[in-house]
Amino acid sequence: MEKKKNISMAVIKRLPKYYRYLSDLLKNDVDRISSKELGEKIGFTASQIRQDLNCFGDFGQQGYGYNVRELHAQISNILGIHKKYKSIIVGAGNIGQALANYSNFRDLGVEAVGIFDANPKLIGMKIRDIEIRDIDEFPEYVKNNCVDIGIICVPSRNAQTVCDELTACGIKAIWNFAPIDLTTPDDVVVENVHLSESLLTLVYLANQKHQ
Ligand SMILES: NC(=O)c1ccc[n+]([C@@H]2O[C@H](COP(=O)([O-])OP(=O)(O)OC[C@H]3O[C@@H](n4cnc5c(N)ncnc54)[C@H](O)[C@@H]3O)[C@@H](O)[C@H]2O)c1
Repeated sequence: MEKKKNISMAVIKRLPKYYRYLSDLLKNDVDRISSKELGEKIGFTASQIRQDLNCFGDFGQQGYGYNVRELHAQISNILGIHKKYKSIIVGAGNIGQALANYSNFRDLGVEAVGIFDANPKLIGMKIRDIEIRDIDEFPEYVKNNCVDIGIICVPSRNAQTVCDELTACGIKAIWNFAPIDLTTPDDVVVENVHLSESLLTLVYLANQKHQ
């Protein structure tokens, strides 16, 4: 597929949602769906859906709608789920262990292959089949194992240092759970999961609705 440039971040952020809904449709043996029906399920307008998908190619057919299997495959391709990615988790505390225990990321092509921590009490412990290793071992590990993604699950005060170490080893994608903004080289992408910001949004909305 031709690589599209200048796709807005808003469209890119909606793609995982399309992927999730289309996966559900596939599981339920739905063969085709119109943009109107898909919009009603997802909560977007039909024209929003057509506009979004048109950024990547001509998927729908007038009067037929979308072929669910084809669209699912195309969106998987656009997202890059057809490839496999190796990730390492740095910080084997609450979040790090929870992520390592969650097997479904593997279905998205992302496999946690290593977990690292600075606490000697944790080193050697196993989470699923992955042994927690000493943080000092990770540069060598990354070099030998072609790691694509670094997952940061350390306290905020150490997150930038860990990020610098990960990028120095050549890792170009960071999934950051620490509630700070990281500084990275231009060729590195960062996706933040700031749970407290999401919670504060909920608190705000709950207050708006019930005050
Ligand atoms: N647990 C949650 O629900 C939650 C929610 C929101 C955000 N977060 C954020 O996620 C991050 C991790 O949270 P947690 O609850 O898992 O913390 P935690 O204290 O349970 O675990 C952090 C782990 O990181 C390790 N660590 C610290 N510095 C390190 C370093 N330089 N190299 C390698 N390992 C190091 C510690 O030994 C510890 O095992 C924090 O930044 C936290 O603010 C956590």
